[in-house]
Amino acid sequence: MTVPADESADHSADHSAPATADTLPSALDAPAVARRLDGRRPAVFLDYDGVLTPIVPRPEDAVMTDGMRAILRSLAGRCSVCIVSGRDRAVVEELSGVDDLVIAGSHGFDIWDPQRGAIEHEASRGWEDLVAEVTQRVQVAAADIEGTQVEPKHASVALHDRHVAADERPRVAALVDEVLAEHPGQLRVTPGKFVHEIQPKIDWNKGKAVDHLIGVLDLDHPDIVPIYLGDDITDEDAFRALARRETPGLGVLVIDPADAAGRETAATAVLATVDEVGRFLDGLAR
Ligand SMILES: O=P(O)(O)OC[C@H]1O[C@H](O[C@H]2O[C@H](CO)[C@@H](O)[C@H](O)[C@H]2O)[C@H](O)[C@@H](O)[C@@H]1O
Repeated sequence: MTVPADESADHSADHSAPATADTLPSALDAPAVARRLDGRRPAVFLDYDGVLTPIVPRPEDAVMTDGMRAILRSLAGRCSVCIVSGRDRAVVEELSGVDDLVIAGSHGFDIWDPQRGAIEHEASRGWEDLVAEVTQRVQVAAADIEGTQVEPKHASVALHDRHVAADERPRVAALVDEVLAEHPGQLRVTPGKFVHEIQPKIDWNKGKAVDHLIGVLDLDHPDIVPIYLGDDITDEDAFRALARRETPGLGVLVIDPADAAGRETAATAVLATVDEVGRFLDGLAR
């Protein structure tokens, strides 16, 4: 979709000021999106869980629908489309059934372009032994806490506690604290939805990955607007990265309206559901 320029666009707004999600327009509101696109082409960056698929009880069941896949294919025929996920890249490929898009997996640590191959960056390596050691440690210790699920990943280990009894969850948090204390200054925990993501403490995140991709994929042009859709706290790095750009991009937070009032975000618009994501992307593809 190339949206015509809107004369009334307010380009002077401070896009870095935190807002709560309930104050933001829906990205399905054409004038709001038109103002941001201002006649330029989009380049679309998409989180996976909670955006391309609904959040489901078990990570392995988050399979993308044929309908969403068709929308992505059609959108990719019109503009650049990249998936930026906390998941491992290979898992995103498997669950989405998509292997011809750029995917930044493992929170942007592991980036692959089907055309160019691996896209290297400043945090591409150096943490492998640490992640392997911590993964093993977490796997052994979590076996004692009923309901935990350990997801080993390329550059992190995810410790899920969605199915742990509420009164046992403090044990999971204590285990994470212990593991961090065993590696002073080397690890950090990234919060998620019923998951503790233990990662190397390296200054790299989805926002840095998106900025890097904009450079490598030659998308840093005045006639291209980067758009990022995400639902989680880790996606805020990407929203901030887009808001900081000389010509700010469009950050779209996918959030249940019931949770929107309490959620500060650097996004500039919202969508309520994965179905709305499909409608928004379908609109961009036309
Ligand atoms: O960056 P994302 O693509 O959004 O990935 C974030 C995490 O998503 C997955 O966990 C979450 O989704 C699961 C499936 O809906 C859900 O069962 C789980 O409770 C959520 O935390 C994934 O398993 C993680 O590795 C990703 O980091």
